[in-house]
Order: sequence, then structure tokens, then C-alpha cells
Amino acid sequence: MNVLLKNSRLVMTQGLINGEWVDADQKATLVVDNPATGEELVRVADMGAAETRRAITAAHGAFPGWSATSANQRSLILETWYDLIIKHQDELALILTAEQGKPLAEAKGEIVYGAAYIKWFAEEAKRVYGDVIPAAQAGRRNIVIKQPIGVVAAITPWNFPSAMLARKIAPALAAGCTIVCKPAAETPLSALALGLLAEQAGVPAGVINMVVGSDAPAIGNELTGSKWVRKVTFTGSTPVGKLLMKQCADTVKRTSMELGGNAPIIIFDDADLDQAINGALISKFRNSGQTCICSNRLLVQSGIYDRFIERLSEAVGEFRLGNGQDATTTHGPLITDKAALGVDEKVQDAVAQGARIVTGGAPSDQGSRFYQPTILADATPDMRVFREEIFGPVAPIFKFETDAEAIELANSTEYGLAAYLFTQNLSRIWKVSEAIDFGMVGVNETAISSEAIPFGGVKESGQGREGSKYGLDDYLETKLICLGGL
Ligand SMILES: NC(=O)c1ccc[n+]([C@@H]2O[C@H](COP(=O)([O-])OP(=O)(O)OC[C@H]3O[C@@H](n4cnc5c(N)ncnc54)[C@H](O)[C@@H]3O)[C@@H](O)[C@H]2O)c1
Ligand SMILES: O=C[C@H](O)CS(=O)(=O)O
Repeated sequence: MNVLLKNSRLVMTQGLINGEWVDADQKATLVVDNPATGEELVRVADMGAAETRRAITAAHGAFPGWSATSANQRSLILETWYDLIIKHQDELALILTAEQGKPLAEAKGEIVYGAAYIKWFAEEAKRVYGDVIPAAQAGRRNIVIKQPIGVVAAITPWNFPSAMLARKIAPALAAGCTIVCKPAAETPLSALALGLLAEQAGVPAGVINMVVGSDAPAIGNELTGSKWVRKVTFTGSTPVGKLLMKQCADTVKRTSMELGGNAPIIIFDDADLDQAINGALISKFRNSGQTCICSNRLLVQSGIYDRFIERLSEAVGEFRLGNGQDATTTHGPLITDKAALGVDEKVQDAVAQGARIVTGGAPSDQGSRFYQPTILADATPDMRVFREEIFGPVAPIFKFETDAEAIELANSTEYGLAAYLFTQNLSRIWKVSEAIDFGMVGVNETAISSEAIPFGGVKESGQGREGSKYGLDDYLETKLICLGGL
């Protein structure tokens, strides 16, 4: 085990099933490595279908007890869990950076961001209200109550290994559900650490179960096929989301899908250029471009085009690629060699079709998973960087003339997660915000995420919302009780 992690009391290497930390059945293990160096950090249990079935059984067995706890009891446990995460945020951030690669400051921000969902739903747990509906007939009362949906399966990605899981477990437990979690095999440690702290917070055995394994389809087949699992909540790529939705159809499971994105950031001539540059830097290069709401297409009006490119290039020149544990690092590696190769393929496709490299445009010599922060000018909709989610530190810039053209370009995608626009014109803000087909629109701001907003997309970016006052609905069923003979 890596010396850094060896001293941590939060590094768990086994799965969590029914309150027990257990090895894989055949003692199989998978390697978790440091994307900055490629070195092995630790080996963790490599579980599969059999362990997943036991985890589902545990969650099923724990559901009656957990769903019967009072909202106040669930709220108190979630608050305690939140306090423990905040207390251990530095150690959790070190673990996250080690396995995912993002700079420590971003990792710490993610830990606190994920914890905020736990605190939010600790409060929302106490606000699950019903209705009394006036009946048309005398002597009758129509009463509506909300009940937890049951056993939930949560499958999460590697890019935000702590926050994406926290924003699923929190509403599930707040609603009274129990849960089986499958984190990404690339980054299981952050999830397992959350599970350990949840136990310490008093979450009863079987309420949270965690299955880690390299055979994601085998685990997924069990989670989507089990009649005891009533809901699947997934955060990840659109192709996998579509597959999981199909697999859930046989048992008519509820699904929440937080899928891929292809965000446009639209910079109009009248934009505050400082605001626009800052917004582009955050939304394009956070987590080295590996976020679902990254600006994937920079649409810049012709009047500001050259100045925007010049200013963005200057700012990108200040980036410092490196190991996320180094305090001077501003941007870390991509998650795998394959990811880095995929980014370079998209860049070379654009260059081959006429894009002009303003800066970067090739892998970095820092290591096989590092890619140079890249700005491509003269990009066109024929290029892969227009159609595909880049998921890397590459900013393709597209020129437009009119508002109508910007709206048309923005909407020319099957995705619909986030979009951004920068302008000082109030009429244009309303017209464009309402005309573009995305679940979330940032106006003169790209740091839009928080636990208080309904996070989610439309079209092939998914269904359902996470966080906000809306987020609990995805974990509740609505029941009518018609009281007659009164
Ligand atoms: N909308 C959001 O909130 C959001 C947030 C983060 C990431 N994402 C998206 O996630 C993608 C990047 O993450 P990723 O590479 O981990 O995505 P991915 O879809 O490859 O994997 C996501 C999770 O699904 C699991 N998985 C993969 N195939 C599976 C299968 N057949 N059955 C069951 N589970 C399976 C993986 O092991 C992982 O845990 C990007 O498209 C990004 O936009 C979306
Ligand atoms: O990658 C997707 C995350 O949901 C982005 S954010 O951290 O929630 O903004």
C-alpha cells in the first residue's frame, strides 16, 4: 500500500455488505493506481455477481427497520455523518486526489460539496409532506402520503468519486430507502471511506452496502435484474445509462439518470470579457475538463472572437500541470492512458479538418495521462469536438454572427445537461435562456452547482434531478389512502 494511504485510517480495501467489511469471495483484488504516476496505491476487493446478490439481500433485509425510523432519527444520523466528513475532509481529500488525480484544492472542494448534499437532505428528511384532498363524496377523505421507494442501487463515476455518491446516498437514506452502491473501479477508495464514516455516524447494518468490482456489467446485471431493487440511480456516460435503462425495464424500476453533456458556452460581443474568461476557465478546465458540465463548445461572436482567444490563451498559459498532491499544481492528469489517447484523437481530428492550434494540441511530457491544455480556433460543427463529449482540457472555439445562429449551434446536440451564456443584454438573456434546450443554464456564471439547485439534464443527458427541494421526489412513492364510510 502507498505510504501516504498506509497511515490513513479511512482507507478501506474491502466491500461493505450488511455491516461487515468483507473480501471478494475468491479473495480476488483489483489495483487502484495513482493517475499522476501510474503507481499502485492499494489493492481492493474485486467483487462480482454473488457478492452483489448478498448486498441486495442485506439492503432488502434492512429496509423495514430503516424505513420505520422517524424522519428526525434519520436526519440526526445524516447530520452526524456530515460532521464526520467535515472533520476528516483533509484526509478524504488526500485519498481522492491519490486515486482520481485532481489537485488537492479541488478534491477538498469536492468533499465539502458532497457533504453539503448530506446536510441538505438531513434537513429535507423532515419535510416529506402529504396532502388531504377534499372528496367529491360526503363521508370520504382522500389522503396522500409519501413512502420510501425501497431498495436503491447507485452506480457512480470516477470523476467525482465522493460527491456523486453522496448526492445519491443522502436523499435515499433521508427518504427511508436502503442502498447498494457500486463506485467506479478506478476510484473506489473515496466511496469506501464514506461508507466507513456512515457506519461511525450510526447508519445501521445493511442500510448502506458497497460493492467494488472490475466486472461492472456483472454487478450491473444483478442490480438491474433483481426484483428487490426498486430504483437504479446512475451517474455516468449516456451509452451506459441507456443500457441500464433497458435492463431496468423488465422489472419496471424507477431510474434516475445523470448522463453525459456537451455544454455550449456562448460569448456575445457585449459580454464582460473578464467575466467570460473566468467563466470559461472554470467551466472548461475544472478537473482537467473531466466534468459532465464542462464547456465542450465555446461559441464566440465574431466581434469579440480575437480578443477572447487572446485573453483565454494568456490565462491558460498560467496553468501548471502536475501531481495533484503538489500545492503548485493547477491541473492534474486524465484518469487513464485510454482517456488521454481519446482526447488526443479528437484534437487531431479537428486539426485534420482545419482547426488552428492556439496552444497545446498534444500529450504532455509530464506522463502518459497528462494532456496539454489546448485551445483550438476555427473549429467547425463537422469536427468530433463539436459532436462528442471531449472530457479533457481542450477548448474548441466556434465563431458565430447572430443570436439565432448561436441558438442553432447550441441546440445541435443530442445532449442537454448544462449551457452557459455571457451577455449584458437582459432581453437576450431571457430569449436565449428559454430557447436553448438544456436542464441548467448559467448566465454570466459557470459555477452553477450546489446542493440547493435541481441538478440534471434533458434529452440524452438524463432524467430526474439531484439536490434541491426536488431531489427527494426521486426516492419516494406517492400513495392515496381513500378513507370512506365516515
Ligand atoms: N450528469 C452528471 O451529473 C454526470 C456527473 C459525472 C459524470 N457524468 C458522465 O460520466 C461519464 C464519465 O464517467 P465514466 O467514464 O465513469 O462513465 P461510465 O459510464 O463509463 O461509468 C460510470 C459507472 O458505470 C459503471 N458501468 C460501466 N458499464 C457498466 C455496465 N454495463 N453495467 C453497470 N455499470 C457499468 C462504471 O463502472 C462506473 O461505475 C461522462 O460521460 C460524464 O459526462 C455525468
Ligand atoms: O461531472 C459532473 C458533476 O456533477 C459536476 S459538479 O461537480 O456537480 O458541478
